[in-house]
Amino acid sequence: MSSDRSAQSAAASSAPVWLPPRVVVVMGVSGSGKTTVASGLNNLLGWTFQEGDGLHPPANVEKMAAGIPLTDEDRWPWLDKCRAWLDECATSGTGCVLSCSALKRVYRDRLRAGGTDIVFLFLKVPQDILANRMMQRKDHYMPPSLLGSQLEALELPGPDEHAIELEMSETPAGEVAHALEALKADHQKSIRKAGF
Ligand SMILES: Nc1ncnc2c1ncn2[C@@H]1O[C@H](COP(=O)(O)OP(=O)(O)O)[C@@H](O)[C@H]1O
Ligand SMILES: O=C(O)[C@H](O)[C@@H](O)[C@H](O)[C@H](O)COP(=O)(O)O
Repeated sequence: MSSDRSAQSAAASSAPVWLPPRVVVVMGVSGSGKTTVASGLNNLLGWTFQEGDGLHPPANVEKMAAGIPLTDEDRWPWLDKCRAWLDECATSGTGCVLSCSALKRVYRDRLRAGGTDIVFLFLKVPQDILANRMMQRKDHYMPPSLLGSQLEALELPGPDEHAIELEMSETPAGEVAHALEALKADHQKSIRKAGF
């Protein structure tokens, strides 16, 4: 069985899973599958889920809906809200997962500014697939015309960031299973690093 197939059947079982609580951000451009993966992890792990889009001020949503890319200035207040949510989860010890584009390094630094150890799950998807997904998605304010600016803004996470690039799957369930496997592997790595 391919790793993708076995991952899919793992997710298909949808049995609740236990992992030590972590603060997770699912990142990537529009259409990369952030909401799919973050809500899927929420279903499997029971961790608190926040849709990053839900924290955008209405003016940002109106701008994107009008086909105008956001600027850094537009994004700072939104990122601060995201950070406050992440820090609150870290303080309460709740496992949590936020879907948030976090396109640039400075944006991720802003999310980390409160000192919370955030695991970023990065969804890297080829442009043609992204364009197709955005065109198929009818009930969303984000127009496919903004894909180019999203990809231009994207800065790949560096090796010094706590970021994991997920293996792409052809199905949403497969993608969620890859995310779960990545978090499990990250946990094992942290145990080894701590010398246990
Ligand atoms: N691995 C996948 N395979 C096929 N379709 C997917 C996959 N992940 C997400 N999708 C679909 O692509 C679209 C965009 O996904 P979504 O989770 O809304 O992305 P984002 O939150 O990053 O904009 C949705 O219609 C979703 O069902
Ligand atoms: O930083 C940004 O420009 C936005 O956060 C953007 O990346 C995000 O993708 C939109 O809010 C659309 O929402 P979806 O990501 O759900 O398509």
